[in-house]
Amino acid sequence: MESFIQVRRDLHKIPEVGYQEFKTQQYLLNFIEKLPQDHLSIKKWETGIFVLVRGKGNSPRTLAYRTDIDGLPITEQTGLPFTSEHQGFMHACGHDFHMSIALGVLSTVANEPLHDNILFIFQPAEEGPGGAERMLHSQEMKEWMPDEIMGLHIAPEYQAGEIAVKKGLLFANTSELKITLTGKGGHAAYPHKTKDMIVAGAHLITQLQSIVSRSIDPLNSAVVTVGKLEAGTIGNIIAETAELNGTMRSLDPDVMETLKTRVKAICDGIALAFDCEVRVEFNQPYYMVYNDHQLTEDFMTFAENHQGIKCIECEKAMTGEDFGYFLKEIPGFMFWLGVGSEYGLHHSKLNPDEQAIEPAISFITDYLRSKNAVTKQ
Ligand SMILES: CC(=O)N[C@@H](CCC[C@H](N)C(=O)O)C(=O)O
Repeated sequence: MESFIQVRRDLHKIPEVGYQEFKTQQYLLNFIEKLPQDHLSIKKWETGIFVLVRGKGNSPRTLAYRTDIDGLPITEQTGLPFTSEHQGFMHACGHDFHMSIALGVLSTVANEPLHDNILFIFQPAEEGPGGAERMLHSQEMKEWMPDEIMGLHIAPEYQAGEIAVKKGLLFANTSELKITLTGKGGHAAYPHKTKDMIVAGAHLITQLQSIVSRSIDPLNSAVVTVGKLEAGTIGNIIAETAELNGTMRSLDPDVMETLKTRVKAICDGIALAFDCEVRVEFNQPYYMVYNDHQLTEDFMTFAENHQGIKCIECEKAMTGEDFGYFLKEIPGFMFWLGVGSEYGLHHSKLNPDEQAIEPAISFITDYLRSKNAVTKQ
């Protein structure tokens, strides 16, 4: 089992962003091809992979287990001996954990007599631009369409050995936000001959912060975050353009519409006030993660009775996950896996506890066994 910690460390060294996961895909394929192949079918999909472990039961069902495989554009600052070898990129959302756990479960079930089929989905581009919706509608998935699906996400706020889950809404609806401002550049000493997009951008960001506090019912929830701002080249040149990138979150699709309407209205106001062009784009919406009530309840009952696992009923979160697209069409659930880290998701010092890996592999394998996926002998 120690080896899956090594797998995690190997993958941790090679984080790649969405649809660039070439080394990751090759690593996964090398691992999967060493497993007993007699009941495995493997299909590459873009930089992802589908692996079907075929059951031998009469009219088998297909259960799916999904992991995401991409990293983030963050410079790692953990100082770990197996730190990222890809400068400027890091597995700062735990997808290295997700993959090693998926490989651990796959290697166990590939060696056991199965009743049902188990489809392993190694999905690219969860952090963006989104792989789940495209995979769901792929020819490969249509041929192996599962009856149920499950997935996990690491949770730094819970400890190794803990899982957290809830029925119904778990994660938010999301939409990426890109705003491009175009004015007129020039000499810093002649501002009256220019249209300064740094000043316009600064006003815009401040005004965007009023949307949640003043346009959304306090009894609802929403997020508007600008995570990236690019403008200017040097201190004595007035910036002709500015680009803002962000994300918006809501628990209710109607609230998302209000967010979009208000963003557009504020951008129109900025265009007028600063005599510039403002282009707004809402990209890559992710559908909310909504857990099937019955399957989640059964899973929680299973977890509560599983030695070594503490099951916590959690609150919903403003996290986004394109796993929501799978759940829109296939009954299933996502749960949090505790990995106790002082630093949270998307932080350059995230350091999840590797002691979570082994119990997670055993627990998920046992859950699949409990679903009669594995023939009792
Ligand atoms: C689990 C997690 O952190 N997911 C990401 C994925 C959202 C990507 C999306 N395209 C966006 O940024 O809006 C998250 O940020 O919640």
